[in-house]
Amino acid sequence: MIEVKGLTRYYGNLAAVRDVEFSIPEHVIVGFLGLNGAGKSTVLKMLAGLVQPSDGSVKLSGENIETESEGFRRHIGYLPEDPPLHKDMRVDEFLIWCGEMRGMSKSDAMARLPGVIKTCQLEPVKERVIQELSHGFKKRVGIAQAIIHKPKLVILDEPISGLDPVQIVEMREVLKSLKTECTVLVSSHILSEISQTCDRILVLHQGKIVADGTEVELRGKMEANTSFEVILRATREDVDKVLSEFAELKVIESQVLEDGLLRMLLGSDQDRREEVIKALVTSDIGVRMVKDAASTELESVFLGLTKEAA
Ligand SMILES: Nc1ncnc2c1ncn2[C@@H]1O[C@H](COP(=O)(O)OP(=O)(O)OP(=O)(O)O)[C@@H](O)[C@H]1O
Repeated sequence: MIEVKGLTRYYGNLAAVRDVEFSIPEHVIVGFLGLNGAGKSTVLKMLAGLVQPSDGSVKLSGENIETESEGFRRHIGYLPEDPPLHKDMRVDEFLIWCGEMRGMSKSDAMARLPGVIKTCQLEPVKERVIQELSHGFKKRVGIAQAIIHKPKLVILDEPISGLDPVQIVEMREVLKSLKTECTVLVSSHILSEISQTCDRILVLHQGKIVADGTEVELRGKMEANTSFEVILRATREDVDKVLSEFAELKVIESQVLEDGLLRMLLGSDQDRREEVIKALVTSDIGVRMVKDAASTELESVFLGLTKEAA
């Protein structure tokens, strides 16, 4: 449905997005995950036709974004991080106006409105002036303006940011219901915000895709690497001497704790945990704790994936 190849964007000398490739079929909701500055907004703006790629192509149902720019945009709905709302308009008036701006007749936009109000759970505020609404409702009006013209692809940049826990639950329901009518791409820098909503997650780090899969597959990728955390009574230098015997072992994280102990997150393609611990103990290094990284939180999985790729 959407096919992205070799997508690259430079800002001066900075490669904000490098050689990004993915494709998404119809009626799937995909999460676009990355730390601040990873390049998410830049990719989303290129998909929305608002930023010109330095290289690469984007095709929607086989049509190229560059050659079919006008037609292409009619098939895209876009919510930027700050929703573009006319705050002095009523919700219903604003949405009909947005429909007309994207080429719908007023009567078509009016006919479409009740469905959009229902999908975005805006019934209680549909006749209210936008500036009087809570942050959560404003975000939902932002989604409603992105779908009023029945786009094939909806791109939502950080729709969950700044919402309170109740609004997050309501927003997840809104996002899930969107995929019945279109394909959805939603960005976030917090994995747990989108992991429950998305069918698939693309992890972006320093402008490149470093992982692509379901939440279970992303966890599996980490577990296959048998990452484990150790707390040691030793200096980093002493530990490095021991670890030099294990060429494939990567130090994912290393930190000296307040009490002088050394905490390390180690990863390897093969399971060498027992041999590593034995070698540490034999070298008189005190091993205070060994913990399987598989038991760590999902956020650590994400951090591990991005650190490994760094
Ligand atoms: N218009 C611009 N001019 C110059 N550099 C830019 C511009 N827009 C983005 N960048 C840089 O490109 C990189 C990627 O930015 P981008 O906004 O795409 O990341 P992001 O993942 O969306 O981050 P955030 O979640 O903080 O918005 C950053 O280093 C940013 O400073």
